[in-house]
Amino acid sequence: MGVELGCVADDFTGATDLAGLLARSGVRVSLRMGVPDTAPEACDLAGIEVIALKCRTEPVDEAVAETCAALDWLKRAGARRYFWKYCSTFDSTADGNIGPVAEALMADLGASQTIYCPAFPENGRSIFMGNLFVGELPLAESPMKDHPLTPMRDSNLMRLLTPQVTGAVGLVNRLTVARGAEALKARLDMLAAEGVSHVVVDAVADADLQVIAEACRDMPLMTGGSAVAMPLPAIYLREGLITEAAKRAAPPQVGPGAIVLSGSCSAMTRAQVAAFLPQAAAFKLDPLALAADGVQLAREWLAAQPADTAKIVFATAEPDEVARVQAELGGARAGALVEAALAQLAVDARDGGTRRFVIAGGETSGAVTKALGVTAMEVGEEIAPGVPWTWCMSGGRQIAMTLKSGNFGSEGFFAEALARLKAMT
Ligand SMILES: Nc1ncnc2c1ncn2[C@@H]1O[C@H](COP(=O)(O)OP(=O)(O)O)[C@@H](O)[C@H]1O
Ligand SMILES: O=C(O)[C@@H](O)C(=O)COP(=O)(O)O
Repeated sequence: MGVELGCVADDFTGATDLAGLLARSGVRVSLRMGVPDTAPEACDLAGIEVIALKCRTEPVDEAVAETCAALDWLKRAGARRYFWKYCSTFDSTADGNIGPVAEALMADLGASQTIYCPAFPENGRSIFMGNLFVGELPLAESPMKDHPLTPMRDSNLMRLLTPQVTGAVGLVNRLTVARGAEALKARLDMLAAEGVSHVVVDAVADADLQVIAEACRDMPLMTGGSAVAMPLPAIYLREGLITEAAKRAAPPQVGPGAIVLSGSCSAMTRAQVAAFLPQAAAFKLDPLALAADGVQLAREWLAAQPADTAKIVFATAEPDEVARVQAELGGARAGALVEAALAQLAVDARDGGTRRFVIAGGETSGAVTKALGVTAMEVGEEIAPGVPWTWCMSGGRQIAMTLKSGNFGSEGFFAEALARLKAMT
């Protein structure tokens, strides 16, 4: 029936989050890591295609080039409309890729207006009067203010977006959204007539996202977190645009060994690492030691662990520790050292027989998944909202992997993820 929705995600945890939420509808969702080498004509296409990129913290021109290449692939696949997925905490660097990428995609698609809606009520992200909240805290007062690569120091989405785009930025607030899809559409049309092409849309609950999806479903491009895309498949199903049901892939039979690799320093990941330490053999990576001596010590530690035990390697650290490291190495170098080390350890673990991987952190997940040479993932059961198990091939081996966004999951996530997988296989 063709590709109804083509999605591009700016990081890998974001892509599994989006694919997992879209797959809740029961339609077939295909998740590809990076722009595929294979032409779309030669691929088995699904009604919903998701391409994962690692471009959240790249320089703007590289992020734009990569997302446009992904768009080009999706256009050749015949996608009828598109979705640009970024973080529910609107993570962007000072230079900011969210707006420039949206503008480039709009130009390519001839779209005169798009919406921005990172709300994800199930995970506590809501938008009111254009301000993003994490739980009860404004974004800039939440732990996201201390993110190692994308510290968020403003909660107002219009103020964050305005310097990132050339077009005018506006808002449709919750009072309008609460009046339903027709009222929202009318307000978007009014803003379009005033020349406003970038519209932040408030949403505090799933019902708001339903209204937004109904009102904006015919836009050539929508942008946001995963949750605003979640109602779209049901709309397509209702209208007969997609009929193909997903054949949920059975979890692979994989060996018992498991590894958690954590490069996220979010408050939730810090709690999750602390909760898992008593249950696994553990190695803490120190970025300063990595800069001085490389990853060899960690590799030797890993090689000495029996393949069939649970282990964790983490660089996860408190904000003051991260700040100390960054003062010495710079944020980008510290991040790159940790990512490269965790990527190498993932490959070592796989080569040593480990087949179950739990990765914490978006950038971290991108680095690990790329190093493992994973090009596509089957989306399995969600462990927590936005965090599914996935099944994929790496170096000719079948592995199970879950990519956990820094902020997602509850404290017991790592043990819970492994227990769920064990119960499935
Ligand atoms: N101890 C540390 N010091 C400095 N940077 C770190 C440290 N530990 C991890 N990092 C880096 O912080 C970044 C965390 O980003 P990411 O993996 O996307 O996590 P999240 O999902 O929480 O955003 C990564 O680039 C990682 O390499
Ligand atoms: O929307 C979200 O919050 C996630 O899907 C996401 O993008 C995760 O990014 P990280 O927090 O960097 O893992």
